[in-house]
Amino acid sequence: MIHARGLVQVFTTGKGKKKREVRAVDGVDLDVAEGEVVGFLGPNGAGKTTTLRMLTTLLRPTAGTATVNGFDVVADPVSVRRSIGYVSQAGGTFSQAQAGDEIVDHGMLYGLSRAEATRRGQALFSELQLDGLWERMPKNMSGGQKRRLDIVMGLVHQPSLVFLDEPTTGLDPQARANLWEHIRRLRTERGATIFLTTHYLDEADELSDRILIIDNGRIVAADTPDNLKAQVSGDLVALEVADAAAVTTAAEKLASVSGVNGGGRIEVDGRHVRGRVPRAGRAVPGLLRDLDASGISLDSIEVIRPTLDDVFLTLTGRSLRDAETERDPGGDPTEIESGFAAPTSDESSRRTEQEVAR
Ligand SMILES: Nc1ncnc2c1ncn2[C@@H]1O[C@H](COP(=O)(O)OP(=O)(O)OP(=O)(O)O)[C@@H](O)[C@H]1O
Repeated sequence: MIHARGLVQVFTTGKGKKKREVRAVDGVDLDVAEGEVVGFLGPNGAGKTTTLRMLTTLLRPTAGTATVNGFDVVADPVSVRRSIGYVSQAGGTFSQAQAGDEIVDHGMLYGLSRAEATRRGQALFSELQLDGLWERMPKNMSGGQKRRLDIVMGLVHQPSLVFLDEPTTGLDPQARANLWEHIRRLRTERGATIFLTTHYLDEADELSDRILIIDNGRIVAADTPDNLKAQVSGDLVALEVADAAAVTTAAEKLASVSGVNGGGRIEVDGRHVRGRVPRAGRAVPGLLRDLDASGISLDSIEVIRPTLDDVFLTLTGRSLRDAETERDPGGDPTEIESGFAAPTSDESSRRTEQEVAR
């Protein structure tokens, strides 16, 4: 479905002496198989959107190659665009028409009959809880409603491959849960392939069969959420020791089960003792017996499974949340784009898409 090798995107920012290059994407290889839901995860500015824009042909790669649905993104961008659905991060700019008419027009541009476009559009309105808004002008919708309208637009022509750029940003928890459900059904009921970017760890974890983690323009990990989490050295065991005098002994006992991978690194803070244990389910019963035999009582014990943030931390030495603030987007960016489709706004992306479809 998607195959990319050595994708690079270099932007220049600033002018004159302040001119500098940003390697937004720095040699990305990726493969997405038919029917997979792949989550593309990374901090702000990591290169997610830029990669997506190259794969959806809105940005010509500075170097590297990619095929999407078997079509080359540089040699055959028209076929790529006709074969995919794309919901951009910023969302679309709509005309003065009613929302339903926009959707029907969009479906017809992709070859649906008016009746079919209307039927599919109305079904999506209902699934994404836009009931009653078919005749409303998009400019009179709330931010969350507009976001969901963008998603209807990206899905109405039932593409077998859908690119979603941060689809749930700006949605309330209920709308987010509905969209997750919808994405799951796209895969299970229609066999659609979904490539979605997100910086929500729970979203990537919940939805994805496989996760690609990008940092500073490079893929630093690609695996199932479970395999990624298994790379983190163990579950976190947090003890609250009843008697402060027993903390040192409790820390030694936890260190003894934390194994080589855990490195025996135990943190002590007051009566709290924390350390990683390769398999808490196996280690904790023995640890509890040992503590009990030594007369050490606990006020509480907690076992915390690794999260994708721990994975990111293990791979890069930084927390995903800390990394969010690190990359300076740079002022007044100038795109270097050669040749084709160089939209600067999502209005022009949509226009380009529609022009192509015509
Ligand atoms: N048109 C542009 N001109 C110059 N620099 C750009 C341009 N677009 C993106 N960049 C820079 O490229 C890097 C990657 O940006 P990109 O938007 O791909 O990141 P992202 O992972 O999608 O981030 P976010 O989660 O914030 O959307 C950033 O440093 C960004 O400032």
